[in-house]
Amino acid sequence: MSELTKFSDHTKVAFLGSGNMAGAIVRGLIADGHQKDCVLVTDRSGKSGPALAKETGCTYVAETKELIAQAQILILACKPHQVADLLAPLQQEIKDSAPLVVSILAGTSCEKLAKSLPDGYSSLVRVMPNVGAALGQSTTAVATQSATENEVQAVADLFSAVGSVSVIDEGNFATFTAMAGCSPAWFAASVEALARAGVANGLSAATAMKAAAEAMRASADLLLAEEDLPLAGAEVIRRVCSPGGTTVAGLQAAESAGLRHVWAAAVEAAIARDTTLGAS
Ligand SMILES: NC(=O)C1=CN([C@@H]2O[C@H](COP(=O)(O)OP(=O)(O)OC[C@H]3O[C@@H](n4cnc5c(N)ncnc54)[C@H](OP(=O)(O)O)[C@@H]3O)[C@@H](O)[C@H]2O)C=CC1
Ligand SMILES: O=C(O)[C@@H]1CCC=N1
Repeated sequence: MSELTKFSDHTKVAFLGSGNMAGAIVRGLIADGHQKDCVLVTDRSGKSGPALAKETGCTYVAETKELIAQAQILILACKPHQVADLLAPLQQEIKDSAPLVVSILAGTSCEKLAKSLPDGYSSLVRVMPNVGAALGQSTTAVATQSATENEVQAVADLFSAVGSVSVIDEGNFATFTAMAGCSPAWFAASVEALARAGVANGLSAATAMKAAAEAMRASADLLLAEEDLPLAGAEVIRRVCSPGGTTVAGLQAAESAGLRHVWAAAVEAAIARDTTLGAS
């Protein structure tokens, strides 16, 4: 078991990986006031880690074994297919340092991750954050099979520094991944498509993108301001759709063109891919 009982802005958080998602969490943590010298990163190429350290003031540690020796929380932030090879030569260091291990890997269950850790290693928590972490706006899910309540609380506190946190059943991770981990890219694609339609109808590309992205942000804020969240969508739609007006005409056209089907298909494909990643 790790010796960490409480998360603070002095907790040594070490990232195995300095890519897109590690970078987003590092930026968010440091913006939230985490001590820069307590945020450690490593990489494979010797490029992304130093670049992240230069940008944020976190510490780059070239030697993975040295990184683990310093870690109180060790965040696995490589690609799912890389983790077994990455951890295989590090078993003794993990036993000696006994960090609280946190995985952000898609599709990779606690049961599977445990096979890449020393026998009986229980301090393991699985999370699914999103790139909003860079702005303190991640929506993060947390699950464990073996960690203590204090360990789960420490991980929840860490990710609360970069957004909101829900503790969920691990069985729901694939669906949560689609909803919050993948969806920033899907929303970006949707805004891009909306803006392109604006350009097709005469707006400049910059005006169209600004209008579409700002409208998306306002819509999200309005949805989240509703007390009854399950009915929030219907309420915002009601307020915008003037009877016989332009919005309802557009909405009906979008629904006839498969709006609901598009989102259902995206979620189902992401869940199917999550299952494949977990099996490989
Ligand atoms: N991108 C996202 O929005 C989200 C991603 N995730 C999960 O986060 C994880 C990382 O994704 P993402 O950040 O996009 O991927 P990236 O490819 O951007 O980052 C992967 C990082 O792992 C590093 N790495 C790979 N092998 C090693 C090694 N042997 N030793 C040290 N570092 C290594 C890479 O180093 P180098 O830079 O040198 O190549 C790179 O920095 C994935 O498992 C993904 O499922 C979860 C939620 C959202
Ligand atoms: O695309 C992926 O697999 C990762 C997980 C969620 C977002 N990016």
